[in-house]
Amino acid sequence: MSTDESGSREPILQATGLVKTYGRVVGLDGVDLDLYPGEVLAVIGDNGAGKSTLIKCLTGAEIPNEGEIRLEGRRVQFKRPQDARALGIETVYQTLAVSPALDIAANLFLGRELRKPGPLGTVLRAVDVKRMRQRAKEELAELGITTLQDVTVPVENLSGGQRQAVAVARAAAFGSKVVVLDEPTAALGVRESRQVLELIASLRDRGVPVILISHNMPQVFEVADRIHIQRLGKRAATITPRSHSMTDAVAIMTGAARA
Ligand SMILES: Nc1ncnc2c1ncn2[C@@H]1O[C@H](COP(=O)(O)OP(=O)(O)OP(=O)(O)O)[C@@H](O)[C@H]1O
Repeated sequence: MSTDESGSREPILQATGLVKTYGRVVGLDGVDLDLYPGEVLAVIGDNGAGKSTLIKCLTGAEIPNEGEIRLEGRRVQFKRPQDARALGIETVYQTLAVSPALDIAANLFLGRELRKPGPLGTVLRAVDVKRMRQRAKEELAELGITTLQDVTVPVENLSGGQRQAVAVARAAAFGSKVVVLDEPTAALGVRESRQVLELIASLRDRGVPVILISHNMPQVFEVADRIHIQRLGKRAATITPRSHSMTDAVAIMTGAARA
């Protein structure tokens, strides 16, 4: 892999020798991955190369049979997605996890609602809608998201791109350390895809490292700082849009060339 781009910095997230098998099928065959602070790392590869399995292992949705994962240098072992989320690894899956009937603010706080201070000893406290809306506005401004002005709008009234922005904002807000995006533009049109790409760049500029799984080569080459190429359950290479062309990337993906 190219270490020149990242200098001597430590990876924020590092996987070494991950193996994941499903019965006799080998999903991951000893894969390594490094994500450095402040970068967009794209993960590309042919169908069945192990992209989803790799992401699932990094985000607690699958448990690898072998290998180790380090977050900020410390070894972590995720048994479920909540474990990864608790440590600041947030994932936006292809199937959008937004609640259409709820407004933008409620979606941003889904599962971590702010509550009003109740009387002493009270367990069930009312959701603090006002404070959540205020915080939601602040978080969106912090993330540079200008397309979601009114946080009281139900998500079902938004365009596909805006919905994706809500899902990405939810993952990126509240101090998350790593954001993982699985094909975030797959269901979007050209203009909406552009908004999401700008949002990814804006996350990076605000210091949130992003792992982007995508089949869309032009988008990958536009937004990624480095590109992890997955092939047959392993990392075939890590390249950059400056060091390699899209044709080179496809050749490495298919095994026609080496990095
Ligand atoms: N739950 C599962 N049960 C059995 N085999 C699986 C399972 N999940 C993945 N695999 C196998 O593991 C390998 C890697 O699959 P994976 O979905 O990670 O690839 P991918 O690169 O994400 O592919 P795609 O681009 O098609 O989504 C494939 O051979 C796949 O059939």
